Amino acid sequence: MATNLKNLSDYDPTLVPSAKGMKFGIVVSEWNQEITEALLSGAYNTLVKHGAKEENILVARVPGSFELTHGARHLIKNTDVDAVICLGCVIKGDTPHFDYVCQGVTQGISQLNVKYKKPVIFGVLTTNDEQQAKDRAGGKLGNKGDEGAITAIKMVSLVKTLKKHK
Ligand SMILES: Nc1c(NC[C@H](O)[C@H](O)[C@H](O)CO)[nH]c(=O)[nH]c1=O
Ligand SMILES: CC(=O)[C@@H](O)COP(=O)(O)O
Repeated sequence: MATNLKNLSDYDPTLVPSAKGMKFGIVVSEWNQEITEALLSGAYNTLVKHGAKEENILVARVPGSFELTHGARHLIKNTDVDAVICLGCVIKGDTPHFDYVCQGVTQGISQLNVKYKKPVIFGVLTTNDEQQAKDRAGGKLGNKGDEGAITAIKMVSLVKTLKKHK
């Protein structure tokens, strides 16, 4: 369903497990910083709203969305986080560079989910223009950061549940 038909921040809170005791890494890109900081606020506040302690949320910043994969891998390998949320904003310019950045970060994050046991959440906006990004970073269509946080909580809960069945 297209985002303009479903607000990114709309969800049923009764279906979201408690994030108490969960540890999260958030890696956020500095490109389009006004947008990505809004995504970070959304994700951070949503994690806390659902029970995560602030000391259990580790934030790392990288230059651009293409570097999100590398930052997420370091959080996975070098910390005890249960999941990593990747936040970025790629806005189409005048050249095909947009396509390569989006392809690179998408494939990179997908590979991390295959290679490691910790969920890595794709919270990257890939938009045609700045307004589309603003609409999805706390604007009329909600906040992609909220969506990333809820997704991370649900995935950590799922992984913990499935581990009990080993
Ligand atoms: N144009 C955007 C970029 N470009 C930079 C790349 O992500 C990367 O940092 C560079 O190619 C060096 O490896 N990044 C974004 O996050 N958003 C953009 O709109
Ligand atoms: C996604 C990008 O790298 C893009 O914003 C860069 O702009 P341009 O394609 O005009 O160089």
